[in-house]
Amino acid sequence: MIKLVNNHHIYKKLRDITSEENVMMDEYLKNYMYTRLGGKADFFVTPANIEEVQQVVKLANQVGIPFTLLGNGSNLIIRDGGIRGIVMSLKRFRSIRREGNSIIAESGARIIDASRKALEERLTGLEFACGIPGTVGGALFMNAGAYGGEVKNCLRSAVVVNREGEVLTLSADELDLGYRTSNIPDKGYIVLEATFDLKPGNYREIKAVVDDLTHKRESKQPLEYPSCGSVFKRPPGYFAGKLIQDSGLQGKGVGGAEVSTKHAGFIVNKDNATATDYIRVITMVQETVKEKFGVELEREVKILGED
Ligand SMILES: Cc1cc2nc3c(=O)[nH]c(=O)nc-3n(C[C@H](O)[C@H](O)[C@H](O)COP(=O)(O)OP(=O)(O)OC[C@H]3O[C@@H](n4cnc5c(N)ncnc54)[C@H](O)[C@@H]3O)c2cc1C
Ligand SMILES: NC(=O)C1=CN([C@@H]2O[C@H](COP(=O)(O)OP(=O)(O)OC[C@H]3O[C@@H](n4cnc5c(N)ncnc54)[C@H](OP(=O)(O)O)[C@@H]3O)[C@@H](O)[C@H]2O)C=CC1
Ligand SMILES: C=C(O[C@H]1[C@H](O)[C@@H](CO)O[C@H](OP(=O)(O)OP(=O)(O)OC[C@H]2O[C@@H](n3ccc(=O)[nH]c3=O)[C@H](O)[C@@H]2O)[C@@H]1NC(C)=O)C(=O)O
Repeated sequence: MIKLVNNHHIYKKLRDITSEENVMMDEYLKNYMYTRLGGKADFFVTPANIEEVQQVVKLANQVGIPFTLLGNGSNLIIRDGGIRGIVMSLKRFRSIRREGNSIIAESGARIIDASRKALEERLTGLEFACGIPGTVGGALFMNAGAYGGEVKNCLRSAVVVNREGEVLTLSADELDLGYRTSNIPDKGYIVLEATFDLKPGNYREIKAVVDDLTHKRESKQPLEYPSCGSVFKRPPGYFAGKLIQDSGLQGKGVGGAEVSTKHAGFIVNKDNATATDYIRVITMVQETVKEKFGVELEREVKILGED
């Protein structure tokens, strides 16, 4: 698709919707991605309120240009050619509050911060999320989970904007959450807010769980480098990391990207990798594991954009 960067008509329309500092043209996305990978967006928009989100969706529909949503880029690889059309970040939607025994978090807030708020409020149920470096929106999209917990177990409802730009409140069941899946991509929902149903707990007990999970994660995962976490899902009956380690791939890489020597299920951006390097490593791992063990590794991470 041709670049829309010089389309001042769209730029002006976006600036009519939100203020000037919330609209950028030809903006490098790697700066917004936990992976530190990815090319430029034609338009990068950070709306300030729900009405602006609705208007951006309606504009993309009217002018017929693609629309893409970013969270914290911790499960997403954007190719080096970047993304055509409008890319939206909800990083201005960050509030987290308590209501009764629920934590209500806007979608651009970090799920780590929602977990921390639950601890401060002595509410139990979000401990599993204490080390997942994504936003609340990304966590719902992926049904993020760790150490036996997952979003599905504590989500009550979500406020979303649909493809037509309407605001809806959906129950957790309506999002059809499974192992690292939801129907959010199929339906094209933009998550604005999530309500997590928790239970009153004891501060020291909640803190002890958080400390234990943090220790486990720090000892196993290469948190010192940018990455997108587990690149592959657990294949039924196997662990991706073990298969990759047993294939002798740790430390192998392309350009600045390599299979982590600490956890083979992670590919780290060790030294200014390009998305092309990173994707080549993914393919090399899939081909090698298939050849050695006959197992197809299914990607957990999403890949978007153009070469
Ligand atoms: C060090 C590390 C550890 C990790 N550990 C875990 C773990 O233990 N468990 C786990 O499940 N994951 C883990 N991950 C992966 C990742 O953090 C999660 O998948 C997280 O939920 C992704 O959130 P994000 O905001 O970064 O989403 P992004 O990567 O930015 O986006 C992922 C998808 O969600 C969509 N999306 C983002 N926001 C919204 C929204 N508001 N509405 C609709 N769609 C949206 C995007 O369009 C994209 O398709 C880890 C990653 C890293 C780097
Ligand atoms: N990604 C990486 O390369 C790696 C990061 N780390 C460490 O992991 C931690 C997380 O890193 P990373 O996620 O990349 O970066 P940060 O979480 O520090 O910030 C990412 C973006 O999120 C926005 N932000 C800041 N505070 C909040 C908030 N409360 N809620 C929602 N959004 C917020 C900021 O936007 P704005 O600037 O507009 O406020 C910033 O651009 C950091 O301590 C980092 O040092 C470790 C290894 C690699
Ligand atoms: C990081 C993510 O989530 C993580 C989540 O943090 C952890 C903890 O619950 O469990 C999953 O990792 P995982 O399957 O690699 O779990 P781990 O406990 O680290 O490893 C599983 C098994 O593989 C072995 N293992 C792991 C890495 C390695 O290099 N070699 C190896 O042999 C471990 O010893 C263990 O016996 C999630 N990944 C998936 C795809 O389900 C993510 O989704 O991005």
